[in-house]
Amino acid sequence: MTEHRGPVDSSKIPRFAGPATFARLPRLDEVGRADVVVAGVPFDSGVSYRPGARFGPSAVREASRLLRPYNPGLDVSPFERLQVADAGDIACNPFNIDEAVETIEHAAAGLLKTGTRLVTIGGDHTIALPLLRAVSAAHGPVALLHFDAHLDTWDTYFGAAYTHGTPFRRAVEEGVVDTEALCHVGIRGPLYGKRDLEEDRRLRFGILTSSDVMRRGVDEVVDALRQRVADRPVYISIDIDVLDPAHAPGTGTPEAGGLTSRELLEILRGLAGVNLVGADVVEVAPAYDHAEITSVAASHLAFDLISLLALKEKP
Ligand SMILES: N=C(N)NCCCC(=O)O
Ligand SMILES: [Zn+2]
Ligand SMILES: [Zn+2]
Repeated sequence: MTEHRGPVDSSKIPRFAGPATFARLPRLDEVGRADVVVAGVPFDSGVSYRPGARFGPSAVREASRLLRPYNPGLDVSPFERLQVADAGDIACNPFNIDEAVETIEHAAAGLLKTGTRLVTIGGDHTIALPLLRAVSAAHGPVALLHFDAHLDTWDTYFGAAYTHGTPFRRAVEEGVVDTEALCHVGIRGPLYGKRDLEEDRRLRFGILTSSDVMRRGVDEVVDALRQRVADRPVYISIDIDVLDPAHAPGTGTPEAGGLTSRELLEILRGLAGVNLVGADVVEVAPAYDHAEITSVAASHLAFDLISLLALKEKP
C-alpha cells in the first residue's frame, strides 16, 4: 500500500493543539495531490431565514479534532487507504450570489481535475448547484441522494434563482443530475402548498420522509436507496437540518421531527459499495449550536462519507 500522509497523531500532540484542518489532516499544499480533498465553502448569502452557515466550515474543522483514524462502522481506515487532505476554503463573494456560484463551480472543477474526489463543507445549500455542475462535468449526470428536511426544489425566492431553497430544481433543469435516480430522504415540515410536492414529483424526485425512516426502518430505506442508484455515479448532499433539532440545533431552518444522528450514520453505512463520486455537508450555522452538537455530527458524517469513498478503493 502506498504511504499516505495521515492526520497529526493525537496520542503525541494533544488534539486541541495546533491549527484546525479537517480531522487534523495535512493541507493540500503540503501533499501536492490527494485522492480526496475536504474543502470548505463559507457562503450563506442564499438563506431564507437565519444566516450564519458561512461559519460552518471552521466550526466543523474545529469539531473534527476529535475524530480518530479507524472507522469501525465501516471497518476502514480511510486515511491509510487514500491520501486525504484539506484544501482550505473556496472564498467567494458574499454580496453577489451569481458570481459566488461561478467561483464555487470553477474552484471545484479545478480540484476535481486530477481525478480527486471532493467532500465539501458548507455553507448554505445554494452551493450544491455549482458543486453538482463540477461533478457532472467530470462524471456525467449523477444520481443524487439528498438528505434534508426540505425539498430544495422550489423555483425562486424574491425572484432569485440561486438560493438554498432552489438548487435541485436548477440541477434538474441544467441536466447535471440523472432524473432516473433522484431521492430526498428525511423530508418533513410544513410546505407552501400541495403543489410543492407535485412539482417535485414532476422533476422526478422520489421521497422517503422522516416518518418513512421511522416507520420502515433503516434497512428498508437503505434497500430502496440502493435500488434507486444501482451502479450509477452517486452524489450525496447532506443538509444537516435533516437531523432533528435535538441532534442539530445549529442550523438556519430547523424543523421538528427529524432523523437522529444514529439513523443517518446507519443509512450512510448501509450505502457501502455504491459508486460515490462526491458529497457535501451543508447548513451548519454554529451561532445556534450548543456544545458543538451540530458540528460534531457534521464532522462524523463527513468522516463516514470519506470512509465510503475509501471503501471503493482496493486495499
Ligand atoms: N435548504 C434549506 N436548509 N432550507 C430551505 C428552506 C427554504 C424555505 O425557507 O422555504
Ligand atoms: Zn434543509
Ligand atoms: Zn437544504
